[in-house]
Amino acid sequence: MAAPLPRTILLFSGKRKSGKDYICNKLKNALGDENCTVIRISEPLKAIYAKRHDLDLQELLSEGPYKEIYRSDMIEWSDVERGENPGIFCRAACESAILKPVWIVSDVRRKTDIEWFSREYGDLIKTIRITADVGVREQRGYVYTKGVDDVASECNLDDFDRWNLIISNNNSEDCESALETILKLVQNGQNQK
Ligand SMILES: Nc1ncnc2c1ncn2[C@@H]1O[C@H](COP(=O)(O)OP(=O)(O)OP(=O)(O)O)[C@@H](O)[C@H]1O
Repeated sequence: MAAPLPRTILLFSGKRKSGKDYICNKLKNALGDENCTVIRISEPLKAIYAKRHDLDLQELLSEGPYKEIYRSDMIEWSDVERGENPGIFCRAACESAILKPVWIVSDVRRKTDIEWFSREYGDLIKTIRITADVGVREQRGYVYTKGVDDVASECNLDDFDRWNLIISNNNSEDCESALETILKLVQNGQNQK
């Protein structure tokens, strides 16, 4: 028997420090714990990477400098893994996700990620691109880094043009209106079923 499915799957993408985590956390609070769960594709990716390289997974999952030391190598390694199996990390993330009406996937980075979700879940998925001005991202700690900001994991979705929503997150007013728009999208998605 097929596993039961969520009713809506929101796929979030955005450049570094555009505020993906910030918006996803706000959305989670707005929807309530009982209605949604946040999924990070990077979690199984980091878990497998840490195991293979004998590293501290908790440090790798945190926002500190440890993650930055390994970021570039982890990107290269994950590209090789994806080359062999494009859905490997998406599938692992979904397999360990708790079933709730809404899944919030906070870190979609590649067209192959969207293709995988689309193939598995069809029109349950809604794609959302978060944007913020470079100056604002810099104020939030973004520093252009070769090997991170000029490679596929950061740039592959720059020319994707089938977003359900493109949302600006430069300040708290933007964030408030973004949340309203996303909540409407969720509502509409659920009304259609
Ligand atoms: N609308 C906002 N108002 C105030 N602070 C914000 C807003 N959006 C994001 N921030 C802050 O900016 C910083 C970066 O946000 P966040 O970690 O969500 O970005 P990200 O896109 O997930 O980055 P990365 O890809 O590097 O993980 C955080 O400190 C967050 O609190």
